[in-house]
Amino acid sequence: ASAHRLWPEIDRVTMEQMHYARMSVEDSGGVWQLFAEEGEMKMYRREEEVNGMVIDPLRACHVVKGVTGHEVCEYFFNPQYRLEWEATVETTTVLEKIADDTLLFLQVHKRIWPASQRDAVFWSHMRRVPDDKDQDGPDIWVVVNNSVDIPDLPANSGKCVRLFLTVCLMCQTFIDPPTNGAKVSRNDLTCKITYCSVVNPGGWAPPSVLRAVYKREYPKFLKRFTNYVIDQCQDKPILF
Ligand SMILES: CCCc1ccc(-c2ccc(S(=O)(=O)CCO)cc2)cc1[C@H]1C[C@H]1c1ccccn1
Repeated sequence: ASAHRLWPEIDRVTMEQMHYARMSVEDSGGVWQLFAEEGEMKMYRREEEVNGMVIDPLRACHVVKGVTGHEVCEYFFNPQYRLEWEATVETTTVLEKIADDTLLFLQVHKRIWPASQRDAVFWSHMRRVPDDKDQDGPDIWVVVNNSVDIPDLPANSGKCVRLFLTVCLMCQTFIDPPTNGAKVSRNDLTCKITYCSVVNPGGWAPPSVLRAVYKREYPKFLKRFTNYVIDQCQDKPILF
């Protein structure tokens, strides 16, 4: 993979996004506006527009019992599960396998009225990162999705408006070992998830419309995804 033309960008953006996700976990104060809260899931956004287009950075923090960060990232990254948890995706295609842990996707989203239909072309990279702050602490798993321009698939050439996204799913696993020396079971696992996204919708849409779509869709999306992972993992051996 390291020989691939995109590798320098993939490596740089992945590390940048990981630090951004970790930093945003710490700055609980500041400019983030809590816009959705359901149980352990808290969703924040910053209202930002570029040329009148909404590109509100989003950050979600969630705590999920019974799964590891490796499992959460695997179900998020692996295309074979995508359509089972992504309710707003019409088709997802792997355009290129850059490496075992790095794929290039074309994704067509369902039209969300009244916005026009969108598609996205992005690389997706999954990586285990040792927690440099706490050597013997739990590992961190990340998946980063980042849009790329590819000449073969020019933006806005077909029916869809091309959206541009940078997404980071960062997971930290905490294991509470049973005191009686029994082996670790799923209820000893806690996974702390930080999901960050910045999406440029590509074509103009009324800010109020986009913000309403995000407000409705993002909480649904993260809840549906995490419930799917819990459901898929519960009777399977733990993937640490
Ligand atoms: C007008 C365009 C709005 C819009 C922008 C962005 C996205 C979107 C794309 C990718 C990812 S992901 O995390 O990389 C998972 C891989 O699929 C999440 C969100 C979806 C919509 C549309 C479909 C709506 C939506 C918004 C938020 C969450 C889920 N779906």
